[in-house]
Amino acid sequence: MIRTSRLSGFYRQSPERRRARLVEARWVAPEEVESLAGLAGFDEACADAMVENVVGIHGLPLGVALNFLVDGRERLVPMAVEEPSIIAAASYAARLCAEGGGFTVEADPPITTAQVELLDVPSLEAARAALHAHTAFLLAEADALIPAMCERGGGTREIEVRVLDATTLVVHLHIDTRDAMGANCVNSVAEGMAPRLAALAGARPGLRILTNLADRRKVRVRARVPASALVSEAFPEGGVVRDGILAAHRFAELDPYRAVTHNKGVMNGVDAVLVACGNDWRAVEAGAHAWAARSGSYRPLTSWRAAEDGTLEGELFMPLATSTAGGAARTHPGVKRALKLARVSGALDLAALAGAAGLATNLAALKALSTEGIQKGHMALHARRVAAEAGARGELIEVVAERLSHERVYRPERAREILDAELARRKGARG
Ligand SMILES: CC(C)(COP(=O)([O-])OP(=O)([O-])OC[C@H]1O[C@@H](n2cnc3c(N)ncnc32)[C@H](O)[C@@H]1OP(=O)([O-])[O-])[C@@H](O)C(=O)NCCC(=O)NCCSC(=O)C[C@@](C)(O)CC(=O)[O-]
Ligand SMILES: NC(=O)C1=CN([C@@H]2O[C@H](COP(=O)(O)OP(=O)(O)OC[C@H]3O[C@@H](n4cnc5c(N)ncnc54)[C@H](O)[C@@H]3O)[C@@H](O)[C@H]2O)C=CC1
Repeated sequence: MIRTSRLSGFYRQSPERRRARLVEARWVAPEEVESLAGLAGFDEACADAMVENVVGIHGLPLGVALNFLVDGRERLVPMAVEEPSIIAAASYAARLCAEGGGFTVEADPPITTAQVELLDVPSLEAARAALHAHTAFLLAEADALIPAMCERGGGTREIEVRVLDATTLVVHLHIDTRDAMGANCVNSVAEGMAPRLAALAGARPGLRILTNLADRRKVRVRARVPASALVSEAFPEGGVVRDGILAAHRFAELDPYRAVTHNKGVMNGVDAVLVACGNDWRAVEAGAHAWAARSGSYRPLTSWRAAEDGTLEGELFMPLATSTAGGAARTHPGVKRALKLARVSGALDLAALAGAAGLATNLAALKALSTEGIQKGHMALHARRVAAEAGARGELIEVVAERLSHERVYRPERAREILDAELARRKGARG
């Protein structure tokens, strides 16, 4: 039986029933279902070993985005995020993309780049020439510092020399770090190689650290949505909806103020996957925004166009340095659980999933913005949080949220009034 991520009515069920559905759909083995709930295995001792000054454990909801077809494979996409409507948006847009064949992904090899700064260089030309003449030797020296990485197929691939000013060079060591993000690994290489590089250049070593502008580690995710899939009752012409999405993309191309928000919509998906999978999302964020600004003005990370047959075509292209080995993947049981749930095979596969999620959340946001506006769908889901904040529990959350959405008022005071009235009504009905 082929596993499907198209689980109809999933979002209307309780978390317990959802877990049972994942077992029925063979995403989760029956014996694993317990560990999916709560903080199984993540105790204070585990937390205390991860970071400093631990005084407790901080939780986030873990959801799964549905309907993802990535390179022909059905996928569940784990997302940990505090903001309502992101997982719904990802699932919705993935459903639209599935109608066009799903997401296709190209990922660069997992190259992480270390920078070694060389200061007070007496002659830039002589230093460059000396470094170039010793390239083979330097590559071997760098590899000697990371034998385990070389054994698993990684290693130093290239050495690049860049001039920063009249007396400053920076040497880039491009290193394949396989399934690791590679920060610690390449930082060790940078520190180990700095004296040798400085000696060759007749310079003084400066900083030795990776760059988070991971432009040798990009993903390109593409998706197609037939215009007919964009039709709804309120918007019966798919071509009009498509053109609205194209106009929204054009706005982001023209205006950095809009491009930043556009990219926030991309990172809604990317970050939620990275957080669920215990990855360094600050590193990816920093790289993504630098990449977005590489032309000199800040631009969108995705692009949308209409194909000749009228199909909407989207593409996300950005650096995405991910990790499934080392870091939290080794220590945090929740991270291991998320990686297993998504059946992630390695770092490039995780980058593919995170990229697909980013393209999906961008599409959902653009579609909502260019049709009914963001508030309808987003605030309807936000209303559930407001209802809970006002004290509603269980099915009362839906009752209060529905009323708030109907009134289009999302204040906790109004939620409290609705809740009190509902409780009084129920008491009256019983008495
Ligand atoms: C929220 C929807 C999806 C509703 O959209 P809808 O058309 O009312 O949804 P629907 O009832 O027709 O359902 C369609 C599918 O959406 C999913 N879905 C639908 N409801 C749920 C739910 N409760 N829980 C989980 N999944 C849900 C689900 O997959 C469902 O398929 P089905 O399972 O029925 O076959 C839509 O309005 C939407 O995508 N809105 C965009 C929301 C969004 O982008 N939120 C992010 C916060 S705003 C922001 O941060 C970014 C922004 C906007 O500023 C970026 C930018 O400016 O570009
Ligand atoms: N500017 C930045 O982004 C910085 C980030 N960091 C942090 O560094 C950490 C990431 O560094 P890493 O070197 O990735 O982590 P790491 O130090 O945990 O190294 C990865 C480990 O995984 C092992 N491994 C097992 N299987 C592997 C496989 N298939 N492929 C690759 N390695 C495998 C390696 O031997 C290595 O011990 C993150 O916690 C990050 O937040 C640290 C300094 C700066």
